[in-house]
Amino acid sequence: MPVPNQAALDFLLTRRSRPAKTLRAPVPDRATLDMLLSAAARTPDHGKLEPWRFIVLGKPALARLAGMIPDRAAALNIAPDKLEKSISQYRDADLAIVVVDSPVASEKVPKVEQTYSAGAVCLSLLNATLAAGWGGNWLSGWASHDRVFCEDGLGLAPDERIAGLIHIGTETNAPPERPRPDLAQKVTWLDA
Ligand SMILES: Cc1cc2nc3c(=O)[nH]c(=O)nc-3n(C[C@H](O)[C@H](O)[C@H](O)COP(=O)(O)O)c2cc1C
Repeated sequence: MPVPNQAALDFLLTRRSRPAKTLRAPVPDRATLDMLLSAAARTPDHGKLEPWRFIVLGKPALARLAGMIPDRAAALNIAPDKLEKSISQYRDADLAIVVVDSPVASEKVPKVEQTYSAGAVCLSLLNATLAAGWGGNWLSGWASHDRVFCEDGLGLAPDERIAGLIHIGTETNAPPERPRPDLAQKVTWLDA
């Protein structure tokens, strides 16, 4: 019989993100971040292409990015009621890690599989963050899909995309449980 890792299972069965707007300083130190990033990089990746990379955003970088948002919102006709929320995602954050979907030329591994791997990295980083006792939240937002924001603000190459921003900090209050999927609606058991 297999020997369960009960602590790991308990974590996976109860894990819950902490909304970014409820996260505060202090944030993990560099050694802790190295550990969280090591856990995130230990992610399935067809062909060992490593088709992703990280950009760690500290407070000054977050402030600079927040400063780009009003002009980009005007250029993209973003509704005014969405503006403050998108600015505060950066302005009020103390730490966020960008997981970049960074495709590698391959005859064997389709780009979509590389993107799945980048998504898996996002969840691994989030889970490592939560398992280490920090609050974490996987966010996107319209700016994360804006090429100007990505390339001028973050230095992404034209073929790179943001898979996710993982906001990390100290949680101030645990959110209520979120309704979880009804497995009866999600699982097909094929016996033949
Ligand atoms: C790719 C991706 C982007 C997301 N972007 C946002 C976002 O911009 N704003 C938001 O409120 N939630 C966003 N979410 C949802 C939250 O990260 C998360 O799924 C939700 O808070 C529940 O998380 P939990 O299952 O860890 O508790 C996003 C999720 C994914 C997978």
